[in-house]
Amino acid sequence: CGDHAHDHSHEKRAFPVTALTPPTRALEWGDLNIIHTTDSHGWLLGHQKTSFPEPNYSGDLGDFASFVSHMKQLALEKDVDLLLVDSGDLHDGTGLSDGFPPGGVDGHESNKFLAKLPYDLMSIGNHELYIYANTLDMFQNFAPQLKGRYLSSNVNITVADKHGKPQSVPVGSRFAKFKTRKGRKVTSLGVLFDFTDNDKNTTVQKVSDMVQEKWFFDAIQEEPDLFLLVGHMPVQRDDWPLVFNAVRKVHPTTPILILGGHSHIRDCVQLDGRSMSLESGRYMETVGWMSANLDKKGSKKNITFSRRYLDPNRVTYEFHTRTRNASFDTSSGKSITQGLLQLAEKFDLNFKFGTAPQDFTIDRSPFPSNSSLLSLYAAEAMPVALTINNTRASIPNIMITNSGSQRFDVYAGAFTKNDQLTASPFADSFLFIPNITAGVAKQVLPALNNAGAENRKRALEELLEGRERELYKKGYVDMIFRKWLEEMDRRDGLERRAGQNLTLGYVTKDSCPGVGDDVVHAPLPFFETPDFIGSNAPNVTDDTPIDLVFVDFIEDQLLSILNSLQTAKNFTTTDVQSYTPVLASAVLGLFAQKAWN
Ligand SMILES: O=c1ccn([C@@H]2O[C@H](COP(=O)(O)O)[C@@H](O)[C@H]2O)c(=O)[nH]1
Repeated sequence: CGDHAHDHSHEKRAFPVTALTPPTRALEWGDLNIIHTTDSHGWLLGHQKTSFPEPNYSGDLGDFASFVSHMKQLALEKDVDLLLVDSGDLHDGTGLSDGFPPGGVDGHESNKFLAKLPYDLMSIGNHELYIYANTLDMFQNFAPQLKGRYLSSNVNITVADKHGKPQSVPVGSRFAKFKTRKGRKVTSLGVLFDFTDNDKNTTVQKVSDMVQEKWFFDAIQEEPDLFLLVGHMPVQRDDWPLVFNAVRKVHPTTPILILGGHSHIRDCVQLDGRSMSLESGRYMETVGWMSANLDKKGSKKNITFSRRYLDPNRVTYEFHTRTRNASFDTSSGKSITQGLLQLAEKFDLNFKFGTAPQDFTIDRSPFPSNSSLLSLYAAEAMPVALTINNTRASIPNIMITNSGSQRFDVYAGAFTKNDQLTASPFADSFLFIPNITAGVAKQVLPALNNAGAENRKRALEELLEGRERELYKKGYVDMIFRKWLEEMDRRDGLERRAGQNLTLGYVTKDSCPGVGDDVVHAPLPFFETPDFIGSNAPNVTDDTPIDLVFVDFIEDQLLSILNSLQTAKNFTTTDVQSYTPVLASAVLGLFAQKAWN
């Protein structure tokens, strides 16, 4: 690496001293440019572990703010437009969003830092809707700070009106119309995919119904210079074409720029020659770049677009802003980093539960295996953590959860409150049904997985079919992310890892012309994992009554599988009881305290 790559330590916080590969190509600027984030899930202090690929993503939100500010200055010098856009899912993912003390609200504190950035548009994600209190916080406290630019075209919240009567209103704005610094007229929407697992008193309208609404029709009538469609919806194999076609019907040639999210991948597609759709990964592991050279109104020629997936770290940021370590930080950037570090301290995120003896990974280890986080969680951590101070501890059991409940790898070394919440952010409860005979209970996990596997075989082209379609609507996109990782490994993972002296990272092949990744990497090894994981079955006879324990997130599926496996009783939610007050997000910490000290 060049000199630049080594010049990235900063006194603001312990920073990985690993040498990072710098980009080699300048960004292609157009007359309209966009910096895009999505699915940040609370990763505002960046990725702090030293094993690759983590250092690629070590820039924190303060660094990002400095980057944006320098890029705005470059845009002024070039006399072009630069917009900052986010596609949602600000909650659930790290201690900064989820490590709040009792009585707090998820994301309330961390979102204050996002609001300090000059976002031109943000749209709502499904993780803003699992818990009503979070949606209410977005409605009351976050959206107003965006001054009409927090978009929720098809998402409402029910709140009391001034007479105390319930009324359903958009969480943010249905659409936004504004002019850029260069005077370009923009019409924007903020669309959420057809999500169905939202909490009571929040509403998600189907995209197909939204495009029939009068407000939608009215909003798109006037021709702007461009449509900027933001939304928490993957850019391929979802409903963007419904929105795109509805706009195209009225405006056959107006540029349409789409910024999507949700499936956590880097992706790009062009629905026609005057449009580009970009999706920019997850967890602040990617900052997306899109540029367009917009021509005259009425032109039918293809527009020249570019797109790039940046690794968010100071080496990348300094390369593209032509700054050095000494000139990079802005005062606002530094104060954002300081504020986040103070929040981490306030939430006690460095509290150490124990020392992880090795790395435990989700997709990089075979399942089951000693280095699989899924094996660790299901076979070791749940049985320990869920039976602490539990009167049912002596009754044999099988414990089941969804593998998607584990969201991030655990690395060797100190295992802190923040590590616990990054690995397992969901505050889901554990339920149980007593007196299920062991012979039946043992069949539940394989049956759940077979159902998943059968559908997986039908492949992604048929993703929106049948049972998989139902799961997708509840927010399950793990299979798309895993398929993406699998493909990059299968393509040339072995060769790239063996030969070319490349650091590990994402290797993207999308449907847009040219190379998208800003830095060339070797992909991570990938192993298949099941959709559902469970503890080892107890060593009892098949007629022994045992406790069937499961996480509440999978209750519907578990009940329907259980009812398909036996005919003695039709189990419903009334047969289900609370197993323990221990939440899914606390399991690894409790286990670490016992096993890793
Ligand atoms: O309570 C919950 C909520 C979600 N999950 C998992 O999250 C994904 C959906 O999250 P995206 O970030 O939108 O992909 C879903 O597939 C579940 O795996 C959960 O386990 N518990």
